[in-house]
Amino acid sequence: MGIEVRVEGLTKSFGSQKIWQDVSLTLPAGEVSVMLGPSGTGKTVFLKSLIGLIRPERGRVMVDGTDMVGGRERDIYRTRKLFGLMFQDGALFGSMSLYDNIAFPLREHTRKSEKEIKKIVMERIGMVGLEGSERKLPGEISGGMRKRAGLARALVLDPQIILCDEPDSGLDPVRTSYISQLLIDLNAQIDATMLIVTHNLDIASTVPDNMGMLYNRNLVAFGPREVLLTSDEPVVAQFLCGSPEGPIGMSEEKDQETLAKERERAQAANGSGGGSGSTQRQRATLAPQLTPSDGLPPRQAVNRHRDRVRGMLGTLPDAARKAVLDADPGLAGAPAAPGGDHDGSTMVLPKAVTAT
Ligand SMILES: Nc1ncnc2c1ncn2[C@@H]1O[C@H](COP(=O)(O)OP(=O)(O)OP(=O)(O)O)[C@@H](O)[C@H]1O
Repeated sequence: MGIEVRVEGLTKSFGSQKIWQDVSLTLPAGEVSVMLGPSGTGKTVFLKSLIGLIRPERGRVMVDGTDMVGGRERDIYRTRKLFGLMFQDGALFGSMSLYDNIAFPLREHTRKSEKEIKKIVMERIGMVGLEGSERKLPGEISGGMRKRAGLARALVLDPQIILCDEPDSGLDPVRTSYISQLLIDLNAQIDATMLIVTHNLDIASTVPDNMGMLYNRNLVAFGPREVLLTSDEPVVAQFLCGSPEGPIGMSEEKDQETLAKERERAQAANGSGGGSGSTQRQRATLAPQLTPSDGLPPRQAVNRHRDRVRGMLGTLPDAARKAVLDADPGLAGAPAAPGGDHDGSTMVLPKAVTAT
């Protein structure tokens, strides 16, 4: 089973630029979580901080007893091997075949024979559906195939935590759906803890057990998917609509005057029978979560997630609780499972953030 990642009070700046502050959340073991957020809000910096590639100035990231921020170098190096990291562009070596790219971590970090390496590499190539392409160079295949090769490489050291940075970037909607299914299938096969950073609303509404959002230097929410997907908090609602109307501006938060004008326009449009941009746009909704492809085992995380959510039902906002119970009426009145309760670290309720 995957390992829990516990983030406590994390703050990161580059010089005078604060990226985010006081971020606390727990990625539950073996569950799939998504981190949303407008461009430039520090999602990639967050991923890199979890694995110790970037050092925040305050806070802790606890993984398997090691603090990836302030721990000893050798402990961080050892713990980093529990992670598989899939970069936005696949980050493949252009002069190496896909096979050699995927074998690279095994040759670097283990003493396995070439025969053992071949077995693992071919297995992972099969998992991501790249059979027959192993001798090709990264420049000879499509962007989607490069992403899948990057994912295969992230998997060869049997990671217990998988971090995916924008697995959909540059992909068409069909390929994005394949990647979504692949991520769920992987979770069913290896039960790893997964965090996916994305802007893609389709992935956000169909893949994760949990969702969070970074905005304006803060974690504005983190919790079971229903919490964000039903939230009326303006920042969350705007992002999930993909609407230009709301607090999120092109490069920064909009000022109060602009927001007031938008509200007036929306009210006028509603009064004349029209709708505001936000209401006209399709919001990412509570679509059913993807299930593993035929022939694969069920996701073990589903029951653990269900137990956790049961333990926190009483603390969920009404709309989220209703959505949970509509999808799983069996949870109503069920006693909290032993160990299924939580100490609050797995949920940050949607909140407004003001400029800091
Ligand atoms: N090594 C670095 N040194 C200085 N600034 C950095 C460094 N890495 C990232 N930044 C800055 O941190 C901010 C957040 O960047 P990051 O790439 O994490 O955003 P993001 O949310 O992943 O954006 P996108 O969705 O567009 O990929 C940006 O302003 C970026 O310029």
